[in-house]
Amino acid sequence: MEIRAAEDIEIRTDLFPPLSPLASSLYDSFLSSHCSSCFSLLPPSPPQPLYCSAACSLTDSFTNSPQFPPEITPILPSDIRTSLHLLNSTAVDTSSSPHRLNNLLTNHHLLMADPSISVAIHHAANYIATVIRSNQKNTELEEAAICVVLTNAVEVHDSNGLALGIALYDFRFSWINHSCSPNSCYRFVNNTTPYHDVHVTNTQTSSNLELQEQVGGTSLNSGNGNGPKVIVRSIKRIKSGEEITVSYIDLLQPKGVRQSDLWSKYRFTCNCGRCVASPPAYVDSILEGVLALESEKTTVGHFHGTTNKEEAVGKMTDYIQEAIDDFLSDNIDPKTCCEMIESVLHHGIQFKEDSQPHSLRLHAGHYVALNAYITLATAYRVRSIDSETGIVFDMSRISAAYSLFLAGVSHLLFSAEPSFAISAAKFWKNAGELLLDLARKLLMKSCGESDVKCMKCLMLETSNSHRDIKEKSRQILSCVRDISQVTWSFLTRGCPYLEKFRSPVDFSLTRTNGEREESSTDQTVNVLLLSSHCLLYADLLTDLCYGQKSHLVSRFRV
Ligand SMILES: C[S@@+](CC[C@H](N)C(=O)[O-])C[C@H]1O[C@@H](n2cnc3c(N)ncnc32)[C@H](O)[C@@H]1O
Repeated sequence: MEIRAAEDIEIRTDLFPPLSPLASSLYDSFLSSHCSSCFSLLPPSPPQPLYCSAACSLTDSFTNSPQFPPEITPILPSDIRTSLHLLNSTAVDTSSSPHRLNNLLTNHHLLMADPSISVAIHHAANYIATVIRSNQKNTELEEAAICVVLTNAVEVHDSNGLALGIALYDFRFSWINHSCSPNSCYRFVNNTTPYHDVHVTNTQTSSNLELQEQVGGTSLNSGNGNGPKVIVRSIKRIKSGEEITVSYIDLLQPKGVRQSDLWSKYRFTCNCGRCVASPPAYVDSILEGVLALESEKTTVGHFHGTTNKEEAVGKMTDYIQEAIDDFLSDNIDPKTCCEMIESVLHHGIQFKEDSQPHSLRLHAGHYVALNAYITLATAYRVRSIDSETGIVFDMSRISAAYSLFLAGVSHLLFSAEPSFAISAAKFWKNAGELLLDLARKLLMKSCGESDVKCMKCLMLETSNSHRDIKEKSRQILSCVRDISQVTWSFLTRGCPYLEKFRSPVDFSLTRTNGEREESSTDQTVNVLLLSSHCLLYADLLTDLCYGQKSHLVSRFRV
């Protein structure tokens, strides 16, 4: 099944009214901090049981369920709770097809053919049967419920991107297939806003979704009215008849990693335009890009001995990824993490081909380099908080520089693939906030106050909202490029890797290679201006994907 547009759909259009989930559950770690029904944050001393209101508490009848069996891994307790809610809250309908429950695909045959999960499904189904009824001989229905949750449930995030739990929606959302270059995205809301436009149709009928009888008679209002609602929004223009697609995974990954993610989570091989493109899509060539460094002749000692290019790239990415993982699991301190990652980003690796030594470095937009910038921005920020006063400022400065560089790379990718808007919005917001923090530190140094405005970009804020997003982003980027001409060398001083690049939005290498022109002027105003542009760009992208301005820009004046 799939969902197709019933009419031409403009960019930035919400396709459905907000949909309530059929069933949902928090992850275990949020059970005592968030309402188990609507996922809202509970007060510091939450009521018992853990619901924000009497209406929400009515939605759950399994508060005193027995302990979960230990053999359910990799199935999570939240998957089991969602399956229980599904079976409890809806009239079960298996009539449409043996592979469907309430019209939702089970993928039962595929999941049960995989020994790494079939045993867990079996145990989980037995558990559910003991909770909801006494007869445990035939657990087909319980298995189907678990499989429906594994195949269709989506992770629910709060407004800060924190993954709180999962929710399962009816076919209007669950029939939307995945694409690595999707034309839509989705978000979650708690409160209902009146929506009137319905632009989509399912492939079985030529009519719109009001014809609920034709899809198996399942009530469209059978969801848990209090749960997190989902809204689907177009991020590209969609033609009548075109399939609506969203992404099920992180799109900032090359084809091989996306394919293995999709296979392990959903058991299908994606054949979307981006996956089958030959030669590979431009963004994929960047996400896996490596550069030959014949002229620089710089190598890192511990990588000597690598004989072929693929092996060399594998070693380089493994080394960076291990440093990231070690930092995240507290095995290495932030300073060691920065040194390890930066030495590889900066120097690259040497390998031999036909007995000739060659040097390689990751492209600035390589997907492992992107993860490295996220980690470095965090690690330098942690160092700025933990450090003795003397280096607090420098650590903040380099943290902001990495964050701005990441935002710049995300712009390059977004320009070629509009569905990267979601990640780009996050990166530009982070960069704006870290630069704002840096500006505050600069102002404390000079004991001053500042209120800066960019007249060119202020016009963008007030101008006609239909103005082309590309045109607006071009304007903002042109300002960022101008300001960076005098600020980038200040931001990256003492960071040999970032110092190499001409600017955060121009990834060519500086000709001077280390000998840089330092501006002697006070950088406070420039850093504030950069921050405001980052937040303005984040607002533009947030509006595209989420239909709401975050009003970040109003916070930039110091
Ligand atoms: C949430 S459902 C989407 C709707 C589903 N096609 C249906 O018929 O109900 C997810 C499942 O749809 C299939 N699917 C989704 N996107 C796909 C894609 N791009 N290529 C192949 N199969 C896909 C996979 O079986 C996946 O596990």
